[in-house]
Amino acid sequence: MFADKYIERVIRTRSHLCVGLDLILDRFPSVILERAEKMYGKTPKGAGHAIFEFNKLIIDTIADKVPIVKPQLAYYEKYDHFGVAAFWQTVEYAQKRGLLVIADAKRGDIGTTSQAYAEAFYKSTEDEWVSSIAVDAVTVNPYLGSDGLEPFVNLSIGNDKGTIILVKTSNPSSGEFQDQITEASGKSISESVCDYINSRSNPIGKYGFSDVGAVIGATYAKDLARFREILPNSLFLVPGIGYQGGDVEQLALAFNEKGLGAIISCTRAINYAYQTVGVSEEEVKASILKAVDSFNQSINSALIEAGKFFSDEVLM
Ligand SMILES: O=c1ccn([C@@H]2O[C@H](COP(=O)(O)O)[C@@H](O)[C@H]2O)c(=O)[nH]1
Repeated sequence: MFADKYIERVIRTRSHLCVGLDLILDRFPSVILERAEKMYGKTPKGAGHAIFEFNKLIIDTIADKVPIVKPQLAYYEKYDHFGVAAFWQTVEYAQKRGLLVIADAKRGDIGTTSQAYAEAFYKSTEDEWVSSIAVDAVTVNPYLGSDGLEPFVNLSIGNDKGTIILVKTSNPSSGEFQDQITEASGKSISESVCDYINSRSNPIGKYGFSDVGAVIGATYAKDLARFREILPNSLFLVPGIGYQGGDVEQLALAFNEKGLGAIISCTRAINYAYQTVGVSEEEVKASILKAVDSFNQSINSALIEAGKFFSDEVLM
């Protein structure tokens, strides 16, 4: 199961941190950009090359320090097929280095199209024309309802894949729709999505989590606690620390009593933890490593403070 594989890597690395891979070329180390420009000019092909080079540098730096990475598709799709190729090269490279990969794609459509999306990411398909490179989990938008979600959930369950559904996102206006209470159910839209997640949270793995997870933003600390109660068997993907200002000290609320169950995502504060111009690749690596060590330490301290740091008993 995806959930078990994730927790096993958490136990091995002593880390709950997910490093996002959002590629903003303007903020790349100049040394990487200059090399790509020399080879291909300022073209989408050059961008694709620079993206994969930078991702390799990040992945090599953090591979033993965190369980999982999360490339966000938009930053790759921006550079045509060169960017998409860089995305899949990154997936393969990260997995070779022992990391799990979440595609932050926020997909979701009518059933037939969702089926194609799910096959594109999980590759669990009869179609002989597709490659075998697959991600470990995908983020999915529930706005179209259960027939848009089912293809993902059906293909993930039993295939070691995770489907991570948007419940309460980290952005400032997330409440405009997600917090609306509907008269028919007396529940918020987010809570209705939770009902769906609970209805599909089977089987449950050896650490108590299913392969259907939820996105809950770190910027809404009270909601972390509330949704942890509503969704006891779901892994939470928790974005919003770092640049979005989510409070690291409150993160323990996203975990269960054993100190497990949350994938704490941080992107720009790690990807761009250095001066862009005039630094060597070694200096870039050192800054990224320092940021990762610091986030790992503060997340673990928050868990220890809350009496939730997992003990080796969870291995049994
Ligand atoms: O609720 C959500 C869902 C997804 N995201 C994505 O996570 C990263 C956040 O980047 P930071 O630099 O750590 O702020 C980005 O890819 C978002 O698209 C989110 O922020 N909130």
